Amino acid sequence: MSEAPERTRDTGGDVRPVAVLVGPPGAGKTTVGELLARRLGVTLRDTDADIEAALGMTVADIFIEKGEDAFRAAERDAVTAALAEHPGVLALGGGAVIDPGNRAALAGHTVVYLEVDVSDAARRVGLARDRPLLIEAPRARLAALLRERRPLYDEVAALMVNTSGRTPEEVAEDVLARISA
Ligand SMILES: Nc1ncnc2c1ncn2[C@@H]1O[C@H](COP(=O)(O)OP(=O)(O)O)[C@@H](O)[C@H]1O
Ligand SMILES: O=C(O)C1=C[C@@H](OP(=O)(O)O)[C@@H](O)[C@H](O)C1
Ligand SMILES: [Mg+2]
Repeated sequence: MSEAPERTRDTGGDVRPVAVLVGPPGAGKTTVGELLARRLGVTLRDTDADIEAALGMTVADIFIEKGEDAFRAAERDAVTAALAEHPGVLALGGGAVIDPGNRAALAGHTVVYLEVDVSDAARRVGLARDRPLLIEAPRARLAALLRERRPLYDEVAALMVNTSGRTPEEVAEDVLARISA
């Protein structure tokens, strides 16, 4: 008998992501997600891109024109849909874990928390203007985000991978080894 297609292997027919990446802005979810997906021969889905496609606006413009609550509502829909539909690697936005419903929906998934320290996160996000929460006092905001959200990332994570001082390639290799173990 031929092997079952990859998307249904070990899941009783359910479609579920092979890995879901969570962590603060600058942890490298999008970058590592792309590398990991390539190594696994699957695609990356990123909820920020899904939200931008759904609303036809950039994340920054959604925050400015519609407000954070509207962004979080769209994010809830994007997380729910992606968890149910996407068989590859899924990268969430850093704030997706704030919503209790999203945290509950992540139960049972292979959720990987990409950890990063404040210095590395600040260096990585730099002066980019595409993260509306980090436009003012980015280092202080990042420090607060990391402190406030760490328990939430811990709550949903099945695995933790440190990214500080490591290249995206090294992180992707580590994630691959850990999810394959
Ligand atoms: N391990 C890493 N080392 C150095 N730079 C990184 C690393 N991971 C990501 N970056 C860089 O940091 C920035 C933010 O990465 P990104 O993948 O968008 O993070 P996230 O999606 O977690 O916010 C990008 O410019 C990316 O190239
Ligand atoms: O941490 C947050 O609240 C956010 C993180 C961003 O995604 P990344 O974590 O991929 O930068 C994006 O969803 C939005 O700017 C809000
Ligand atoms: Mg991202």
